[in-house]
Amino acid sequence: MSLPTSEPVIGRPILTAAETRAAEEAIFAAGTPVIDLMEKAGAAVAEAAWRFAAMPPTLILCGPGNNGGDGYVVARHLAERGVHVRVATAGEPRTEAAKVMRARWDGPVEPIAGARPAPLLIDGLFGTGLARALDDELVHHVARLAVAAKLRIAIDLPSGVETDSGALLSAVPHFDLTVALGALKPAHLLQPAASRCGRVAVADIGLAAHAKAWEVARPHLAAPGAADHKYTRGLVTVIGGAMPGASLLAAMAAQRAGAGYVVLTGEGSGGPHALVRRDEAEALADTRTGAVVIGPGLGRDAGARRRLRAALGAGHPLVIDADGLALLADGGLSHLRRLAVPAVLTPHEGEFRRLFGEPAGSKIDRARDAAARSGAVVVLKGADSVVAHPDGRVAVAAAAPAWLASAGTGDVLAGIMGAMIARGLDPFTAAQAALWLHGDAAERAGAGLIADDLPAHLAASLAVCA
Ligand SMILES: NC(=O)C1=CN([C@@H]2O[C@H](COP(=O)(O)OP(=O)(O)OC[C@H]3O[C@@H](n4cnc5c(N)ncnc54)[C@H](O)[C@@H]3O)[C@@H](O)[C@H]2O)[C@@H](O)CC1
Ligand SMILES: Nc1ncnc2c1ncn2[C@@H]1O[C@H](COP(=O)(O)OP(=O)(O)O)[C@@H](O)[C@H]1O
Ligand SMILES: [K+]
Repeated sequence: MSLPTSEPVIGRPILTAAETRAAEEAIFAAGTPVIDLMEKAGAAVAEAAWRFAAMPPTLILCGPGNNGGDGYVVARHLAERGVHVRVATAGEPRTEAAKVMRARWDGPVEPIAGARPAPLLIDGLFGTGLARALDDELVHHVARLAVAAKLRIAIDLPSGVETDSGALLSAVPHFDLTVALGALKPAHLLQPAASRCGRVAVADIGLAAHAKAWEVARPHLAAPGAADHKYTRGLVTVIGGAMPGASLLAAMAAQRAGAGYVVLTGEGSGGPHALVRRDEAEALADTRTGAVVIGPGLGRDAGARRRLRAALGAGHPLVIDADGLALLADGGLSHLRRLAVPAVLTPHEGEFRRLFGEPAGSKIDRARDAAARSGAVVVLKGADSVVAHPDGRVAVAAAAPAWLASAGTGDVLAGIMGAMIARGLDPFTAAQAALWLHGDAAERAGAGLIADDLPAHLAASLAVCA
């Protein structure tokens, strides 16, 4: 029993540096010369800059590789449109394509050390080829020119960010716009790099993306129809425990996220009259249950352990959060692998480390590794949230408002996720839909939000998904 749902919405693809290179190589192998692709990239960046800024006098920083090559193309296109453009370099071009583009630029070129700032700064120093931190002197000049500019635009990536991890290899200023070439890269979504990118526009340069990661997109969630009744909309059971407020938050979020019937177990009281209070054993035995949410406010005592065991054995899809994760960390992972029903784990960084240690690699790599090891969908939360499926697929949510860094917002997320599973979405899609709704509700709740505010905003968030 579930709501009719359309196909999952797939967001924009995310390519690593190596995957981007492979996609470019495929274009070259099909007969397109490197300089043609670079012309396309530079033209796309110039167009994006033109639309974004009123095109005041512009300084373009050009590095030694193809990112710098793009910079020379942008310079030529903007100058042709009448913009006052100067180019400042950190070294002569080293790639063949960049040399060609340097030769095609007949405007002024100066060393970055002596360059005067301009109202618009365009960064074409390094992109996906960045191999190490920028030299201190270069960092100093980039910062000096960025501070003095009114607007800052990065070509492909802000120079200094590591493409695949989103780490800052050296200090990176805050940009207003980043024009991603061909596809998003992990650094456009992963922190701290994402916070340096500003708005991110993807320029289509004809790359065929064979992605294994995508951006979380607005889900399609059909509104209930005449044939629906409360159980087709989904029955969610939230298991209560030591801190009834947390499980109540999760339950109210599940209600407001569209579940037709929400059951809350445990000792607490209060909450909407529409919330059904039930004995735990009776609730877990209900075959109409579409999802069980366990962990928010569960506690970690013997009673909590017993409840987790009961939930794991009940045969319903699970969302395991908070204390539920803490209890799983004590040897529970192997049990999880034997489950016949799907499970979603929603750890923040601390809970993740207790469960999975510190796998190597980016946040995407770590979430992917954890999903493969646990056999569960893993939602590694934070200012950037990554959803990983055991089969290797990954989705990354665009930054949500940092006001979400507040107690109880994770409980709300778990409740929304329960509602998405109960309405019939597969857990990987459900987790993405929940992240999107949570972030959107937070946008609507605005500054100073508390977790209790979020459920009320879900109505408006759901309305734009119908
Ligand atoms: N490959 C292609 O055909 C295309 C590439 N494009 C652009 O090319 C970029 C990638 O180009 P590249 O692979 O040439 O790499 P980059 O231009 O990002 O930089 C690589 C160059 O900088 C050097 N380098 C790396 N880190 C450094 C550091 N910290 N300090 C000093 N030097 C450093 C490297 O040795 C190399 O010479 C993309 O981000 C994109 O902007 C676009 O033009 C589209 C076409
Ligand atoms: N700086 C931030 N920016 C955006 N979202 C954040 C930030 N910090 C935390 N969040 C989000 O807020 C929620 C916090 O969940 P969690 O850490 O489990 O808190 P709690 O257990 O108190 O509910 C998660 O969805 C997380 O992704
Ligand atoms: K750049």
